[in-house]
Amino acid sequence: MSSLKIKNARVVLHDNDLIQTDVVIRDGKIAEMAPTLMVKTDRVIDAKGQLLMPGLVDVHVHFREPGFEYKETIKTGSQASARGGFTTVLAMPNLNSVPSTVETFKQVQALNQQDGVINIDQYAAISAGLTSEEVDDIQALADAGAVAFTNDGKGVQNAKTMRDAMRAAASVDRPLVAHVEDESLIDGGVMNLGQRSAELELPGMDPLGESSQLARDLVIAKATGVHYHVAHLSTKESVNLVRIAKQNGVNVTAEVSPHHLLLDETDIQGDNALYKMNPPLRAPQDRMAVIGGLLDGTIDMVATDHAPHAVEEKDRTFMGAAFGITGIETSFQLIYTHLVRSGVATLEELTNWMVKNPVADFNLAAPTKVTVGQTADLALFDIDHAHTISADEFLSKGVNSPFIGETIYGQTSMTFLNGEVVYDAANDK
Ligand SMILES: NC(=O)N[C@@H](CC(=O)O)C(=O)O
Ligand SMILES: [Zn+2]
Ligand SMILES: [Zn+2]
Repeated sequence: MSSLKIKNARVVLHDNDLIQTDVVIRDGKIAEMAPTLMVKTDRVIDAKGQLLMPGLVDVHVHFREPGFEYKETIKTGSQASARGGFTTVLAMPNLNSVPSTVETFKQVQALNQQDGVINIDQYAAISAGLTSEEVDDIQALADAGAVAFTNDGKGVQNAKTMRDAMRAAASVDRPLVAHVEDESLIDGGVMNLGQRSAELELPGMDPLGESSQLARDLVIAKATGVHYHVAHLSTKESVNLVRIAKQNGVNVTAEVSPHHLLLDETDIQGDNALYKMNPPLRAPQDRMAVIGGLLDGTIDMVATDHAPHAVEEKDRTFMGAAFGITGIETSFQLIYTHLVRSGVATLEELTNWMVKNPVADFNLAAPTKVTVGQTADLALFDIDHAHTISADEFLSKGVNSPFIGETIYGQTSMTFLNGEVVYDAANDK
């Protein structure tokens, strides 16, 4: 295997303290680190003081294959992830076919292996079609390699189904991930129910749809002992519930998306479906609560919920458009710019939210530090230069982002998987 030297990189020591270092990679692992390494390698990259991080980890992406290749493929989704600085992602099962059986699970797993330019771990569904009340063969799916179980895209409407799924997930020691949404409270809503939906005269989704089902799940999670993980948590009440549950010893973790941290319903200027996603952008007090929850550890990680759709599915009014926004190519940059550069949080905290906690909570093999001996899954970020996000720069097929036109810092310049370059901005012009 080849050797590589990354010169003049800066790595996070703690808080926002950085040290400058050279890094030598051999056989896919970090072999040496020191301020100046004179050793000869096959290739030398001058990082010019850019930030070198462990490759980012996202536990919530939609790659759409098999079934919806016109929205995204495993190839384009994983290339987009590499461009975002991600080297490990967990792919959602709202596919066609839904991976609910060992056979359908192994099909998508094989595609991930074959076409992914980064590590892709696959979720299996909780139940057939994401809607059946009958729980899948969780043991067999875990044996086949399912990292965790979820019906993301749909809430589990039936408490018995959730209880049985939690028992089964607990018995195989895998997380049960919940898209919490009580459909009886959604009422055809296309955005958050509140002042803005009234102003825009659009049907609203009651935020109680999220928190009430979450409250149910937390009670069942405690009884079953499962590791219960809340997907895209978005309301103030949900943050309060998770905070209390943690205090009460429930084995719960939670994620929040960049868009729920950085946008709220008042950002929806008009009937523009680039702001349409599920859960919807909530009220300003909800946004403040998820930021507070992330900072105090109630929320464990940032996950994009990268949900690409075709242009014709988003270039519509709220009523007719698909739910979901593309996110994997802007996640680090938005969090870095708005939470770290602005002084709200540190690079160490960002690393916890985007690498360390997802790896620990989902028991993943990915490296969490830039240190000797670790697998060289790495990303190099240009944190000193501003960049304006444009629709034509995405490697994802999904260009449906409300952040287009925003100026951010921290563009990825290179991403490495096992020491091999999987993204290079210099080739991406
Ligand atoms: N978040 C979304 O708005 N959409 C997701 C589904 C989901 O994450 O629930 C999708 O698959 O498009
Ligand atoms: Zn969801
Ligand atoms: Zn999702």
